[in-house]
Amino acid sequence: MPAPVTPAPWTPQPAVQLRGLWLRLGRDLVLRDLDLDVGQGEGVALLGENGAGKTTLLRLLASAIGPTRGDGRIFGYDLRDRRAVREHVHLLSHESGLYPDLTPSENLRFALRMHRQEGDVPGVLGRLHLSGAAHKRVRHLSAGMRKRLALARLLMLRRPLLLIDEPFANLDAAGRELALEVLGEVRAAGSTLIVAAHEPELTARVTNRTLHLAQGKLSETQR
Ligand SMILES: Nc1ncnc2c1ncn2[C@@H]1O[C@H](COP(=O)(O)OP(=O)(O)OP(=O)(O)O)[C@@H](O)[C@H]1O
Repeated sequence: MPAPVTPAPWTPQPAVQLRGLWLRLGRDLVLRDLDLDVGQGEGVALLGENGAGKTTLLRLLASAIGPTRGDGRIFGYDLRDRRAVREHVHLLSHESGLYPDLTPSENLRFALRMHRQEGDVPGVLGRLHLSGAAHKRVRHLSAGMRKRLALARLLMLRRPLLLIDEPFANLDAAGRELALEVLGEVRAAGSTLIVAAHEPELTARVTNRTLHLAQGKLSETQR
């Protein structure tokens, strides 16, 4: 049985609720009047061309940037309440957020300490086929190995809302299968997933809804 999601804010609140949300970056209106409801435990594929605003929307849901106008809630917490939002959300981004001078083991142990959690670091590194690289500095890992380490951290921390930017980029065929396994497992354990990617056929395997972002507007394709 997969371990339960921690912490467990199992309230009736939706995981994500956006109402009339706008975001301006510089001169660009990147997100325009978005309304969105994502229920707890859902899996959402977020598709769109390069520059459509997928990464920006994920960063906004992680409270890394604030909306220009409108209302956004994560498990009922206002997006502007960064501390509360960050307790519930994990963002797997292009930048990965890993410490390049630490080893994979040190990165994972540090993440556990930051979240006041315990976890099986050698076990999760083994799952992601990183045992042989556990003592190298992250800066000396390949891009695909860094992506697998970011997935190991996501698997270990098990936040209730996972915002995942291009999980399949830089991964070989076996790595993609491993990423699908990790995403399927965290979703089965109760996490809500929003996955931005350019591989609709892969994201469909771990999600139940498809959203498209174009010209700053969201639309949903029925499956
Ligand atoms: N800090 C910023 N300041 C100004 N404009 C920005 C900033 N960050 C992103 N943008 C702009 O916002 C738009 C959306 O970018 P974003 O990275 O969210 O797209 P994306 O859908 O994730 O693209 P990709 O598929 O290429 O990763 C782009 O026009 C980009 O130039």
